[in-house]
Amino acid sequence: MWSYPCAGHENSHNSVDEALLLKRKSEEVLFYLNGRCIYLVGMMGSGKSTVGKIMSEVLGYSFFDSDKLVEQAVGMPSVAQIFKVHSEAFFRDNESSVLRDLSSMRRLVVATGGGAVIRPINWRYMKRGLSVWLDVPLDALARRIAKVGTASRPLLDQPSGDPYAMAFSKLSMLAQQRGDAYANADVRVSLEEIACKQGHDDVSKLTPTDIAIESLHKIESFVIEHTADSSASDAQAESQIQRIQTL
Ligand SMILES: Nc1ncnc2c1ncn2[C@@H]1O[C@H](COP(=O)(O)OP(=O)(O)OP(=O)(O)O)[C@@H](O)[C@H]1O
Ligand SMILES: O=C(O)C1=C[C@@H](O)[C@@H](O)[C@H](O)C1
Ligand SMILES: [Mg+2]
Repeated sequence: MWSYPCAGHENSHNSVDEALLLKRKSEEVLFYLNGRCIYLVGMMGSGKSTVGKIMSEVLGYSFFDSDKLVEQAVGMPSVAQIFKVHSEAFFRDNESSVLRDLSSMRRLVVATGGGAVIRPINWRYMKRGLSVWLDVPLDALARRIAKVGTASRPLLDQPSGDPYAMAFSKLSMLAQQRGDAYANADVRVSLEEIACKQGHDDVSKLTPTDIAIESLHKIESFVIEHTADSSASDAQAESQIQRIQTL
């Protein structure tokens, strides 16, 4: 069982109605967001779709799942089929087109595909809004994925073997290949940190609402810090994009 050395025990949400806390936080964040889109990035199973839907509802934003938009654009029922009939490269090209189209819109929460972070051009699109990395320990990801199966996730799909062990080993390989790509996000939401703050020894105790609240909190801090001088923050974003493009 995963555990994290942790000193703080806030249990901050225990006595407060989570839904109320979420609502309050979203009202504060809306003021600072000014219609900017939110892009959730993270490994497969990190909760982008689950947490993204909660955030969009509470912010009054529209929710889009970029994998679903690629399926619609290509006219196929699943990402798995697109990989099989075409190729991963074909899927990635369509994923970039979808992100480009979304980037001209406002008031969206977008759950991106787990691999969207690997193409620098996608960061140019996502940097038009705010990006949030849901950083979830690999063993928790593998547990979640083993529970629902890997059929819909072609990079993890295995015909045989223990589902947890297979998912864990494939996710570890992908995480290694992707290196720091997720860390290009404006904000990192670490489940280990939230668990630690709440006095839990396991990230599986965290609800999607806990994670949505922390995401909004981190977005608010980021926006407050970066809107003090908006011309400086535009320049900062541009230099970050240039750096990503040279990697
Ligand atoms: N906080 C959580 N605790 C436990 N299970 C969760 C949590 N968040 C999401 N899940 C479950 O984990 C699985 C993956 O979540 P979700 O589909 O939201 O991830 P994702 O990041 O969108 O994955 P993908 O990149 O493959 O689309 C789902 O079965 C979901 O119900
Ligand atoms: O991590 C990845 O590379 C992927 C994640 C999924 O969301 C899909 O976009 C696809 O299965 C590839
Ligand atoms: Mg998803």
